[in-house]
Amino acid sequence: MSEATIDLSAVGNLLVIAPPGCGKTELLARRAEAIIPMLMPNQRILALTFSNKAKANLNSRLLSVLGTERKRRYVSVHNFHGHAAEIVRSHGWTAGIDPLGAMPDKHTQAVAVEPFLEGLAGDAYYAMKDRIEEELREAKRGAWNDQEVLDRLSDGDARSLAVETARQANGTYFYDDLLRHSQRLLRVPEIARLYQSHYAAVLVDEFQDLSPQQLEIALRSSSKSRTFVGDPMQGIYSWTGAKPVHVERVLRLITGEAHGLGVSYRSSPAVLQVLAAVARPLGGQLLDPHDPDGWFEGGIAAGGMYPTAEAEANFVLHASAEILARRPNDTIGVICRNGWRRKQIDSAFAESDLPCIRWDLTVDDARIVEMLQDAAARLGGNPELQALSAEARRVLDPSDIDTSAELTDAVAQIEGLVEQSGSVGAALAQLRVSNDVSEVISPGVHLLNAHTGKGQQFDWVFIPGFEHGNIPSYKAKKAADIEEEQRVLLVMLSRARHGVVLTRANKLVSKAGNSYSPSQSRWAVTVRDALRANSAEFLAHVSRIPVECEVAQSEVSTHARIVG
Ligand SMILES: Nc1ncnc2c1ncn2[C@@H]1O[C@H](COP(=O)(O)OP(=O)(O)OP(=O)(O)O)[C@@H](O)[C@H]1O
Repeated sequence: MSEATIDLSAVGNLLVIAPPGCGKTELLARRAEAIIPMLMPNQRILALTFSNKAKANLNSRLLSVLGTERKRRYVSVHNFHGHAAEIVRSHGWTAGIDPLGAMPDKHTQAVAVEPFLEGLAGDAYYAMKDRIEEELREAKRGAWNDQEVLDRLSDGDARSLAVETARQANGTYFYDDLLRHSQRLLRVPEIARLYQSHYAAVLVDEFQDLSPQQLEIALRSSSKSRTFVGDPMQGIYSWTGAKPVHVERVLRLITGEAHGLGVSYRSSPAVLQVLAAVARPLGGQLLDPHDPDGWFEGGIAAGGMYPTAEAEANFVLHASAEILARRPNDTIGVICRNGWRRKQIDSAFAESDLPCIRWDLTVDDARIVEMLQDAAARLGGNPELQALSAEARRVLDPSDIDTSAELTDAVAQIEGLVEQSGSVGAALAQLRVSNDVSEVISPGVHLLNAHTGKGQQFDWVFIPGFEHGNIPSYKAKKAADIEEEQRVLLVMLSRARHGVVLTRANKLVSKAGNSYSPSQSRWAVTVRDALRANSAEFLAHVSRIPVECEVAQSEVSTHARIVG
């Protein structure tokens, strides 16, 4: 089915379930366009996302469909944390919640737990840390007040209860507190009515990542028109409380029927063959490419094996350089399942002069760097770090707690750079970022981990470390965890447009410094037939790509792609 067969202007609820690259995010932008003429004066559309990267992705689709003015006037895009923070800040007193309590960042809970792990080391330390985090999450996954949270924790480990008791005494919030408090507040009919009359519609991408609590927050924030799109086969957030089966069941009850989309607008035939091999055992099937003849040699899917992780990293670096030499505007994602398996890749790219962005370094984020550079300029160019941080936050929406957390991270990273460069001004000047902050993914190489790549796309994708222990992660023990790892692999592969390369190393060195030989990933056999090329054939394919080639821009696509 294509988007054209779905009536986007129909009043009411809409559920769309479709595989990667079929245009679900794009459909949300078109749904917004169809709803705007039905808005009453002062009404807006609320779009909810899970991270700043996803927010930037949806924002750019909305901008390309609606244009700047209609987007600004009619659509608010918030992350769940930001939406929850806004509800707590605006209405907290109604339920005895301090709206001025300290808002969390991604380190707040970990820092609060740390003192309670004293005396533990090695595996015992990590096991207890995981247990406390899990017990806190469980105790807060409903609309419970502070006393009820303490009661729920009283059956668990004494350390979990102690962490929560200290948090309540200090008046700080963790992310999960914002969610449960906003859930509680939205259960107050008068508060829910305020949001429902302001937001005539709600749009949610990646519904499979919702916890029941987030689902309730989305449903209570807007009552007349709710649009949810997603793909249960890309559900990779069960460890944060996502419940795709439950959420889909509730959504089907609300929406009546689910629509599907069955054509890939993203990936080449070669990439789609690999996706089909991984998706089939999960219940998926081969997707047709929208324009099968529009890809140079049909795209490419390759596999390679290297003696060491260093040799593997050198191949990825060399291949990226070859691609960018011919196609400087292409985007390349090097996606690792786990951060630890990216070490050699990071070092290889750090020493090269290829344009390269590390997604876990906030000082590589053009938007954050621009905010800091603007703040520095307002303060005369070379401020103290604390003043810089305060000035950047001064112009930030106080509910945008994810950006606030990114600013905290960036300032900490700049502190390290100041030691080398001598001053804050000099450190800011040396930051390498793309020229265009509106680009969600700038040309060049992007180094990232599997979960952060959700919903994004690159012309080329490299997946290093296709070994047991990494893919699947050594932490996955139960059958359900292994199945989730298979979905993680599907998510990584499906970020690719033209080409995808899976590589592995024969020898790795453990944290303790011992050399070992990892076995291949359990899915190496699954994809073997679909990976038609080896590394040499991959490089030969790249070398045949015409340097001066026509660039086709599909009507709605913002990315150029290679045409034959
Ligand atoms: N109807 C369409 N015509 C042409 N191109 C489209 C259409 N719909 C989507 N695209 C393009 O296809 C690509 C993938 O679309 P999109 O990201 O919306 O897919 P998705 O289903 O949300 O993928 P994922 O599940 O991975 O998040 C984008 O480049 C988008 O611009």
